[in-house]
Amino acid sequence: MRIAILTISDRASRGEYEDRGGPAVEAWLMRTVSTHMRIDRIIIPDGFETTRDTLIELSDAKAYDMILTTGGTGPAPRDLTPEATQSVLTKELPGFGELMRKASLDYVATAILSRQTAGVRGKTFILNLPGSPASIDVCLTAVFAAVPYCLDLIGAAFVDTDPNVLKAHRPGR
Ligand SMILES: Nc1ncnc2c1ncn2[C@@H]1O[C@H](COP(=O)(O)OP(=O)(O)OP(=O)(O)O)[C@@H](O)[C@H]1O
Ligand SMILES: Nc1nc2c(c(=O)[nH]1)N[C@H]1C(S)=C(S)[C@@H](COP(=O)(O)O)O[C@H]1N2
Repeated sequence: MRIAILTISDRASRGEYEDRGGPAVEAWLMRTVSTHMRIDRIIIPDGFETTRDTLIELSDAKAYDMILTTGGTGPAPRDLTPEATQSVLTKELPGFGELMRKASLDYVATAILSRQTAGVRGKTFILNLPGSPASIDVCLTAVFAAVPYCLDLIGAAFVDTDPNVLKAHRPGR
């Protein structure tokens, strides 16, 4: 199971602040996923073309099973992660964004400002998370039970979770 964590942030990429989103995603996965993972973390600035080209390279050339992005999902002019993600998806899975926003609304009214989405490009599953490091646990915990079965369906690597932390749902099992 190869996972790319892609931080999309002008300021983190310039070193104006230390990236806390990428490490938060990695820590969540380490706590939750019970099967072997190889995780790589990458930081890029905001921007449609950079994000699109990076997502295509990570999916097609590098064949990651899953890409988790953080940042660039809001309404500011440079927030273009959802557009770039949609432009590379072969299938969008809008339920992921809907459920992450719903779960986040229990914590912050501004959750509706995130346009985060998810979907599939070939055998790669791509999921957007907001930039706020505090959003990572909330969003991943809300949707991750459906991710292992989604990876089964698209022919990506097998992944399972520690049921004491979060039980993956595979229909019929
Ligand atoms: N990768 C990150 N690491 C640490 N803090 C972050 C990160 N991304 C966002 N934040 C925090 O969340 C706040 C809101 O994020 P904002 O929407 O302004 O950032 P962004 O558009 O994702 O990233 P940037 O503005 O750096 O391009 C930021 O002010 C910052 O405190
Ligand atoms: N769970 C959760 N979701 C959240 C937030 C948060 O703090 N927690 N921040 C919101 C805010 S303030 C914004 S602007 C949007 C988009 O953030 P991004 O542009 O950094 O991706 O995510 C929203 N979703």
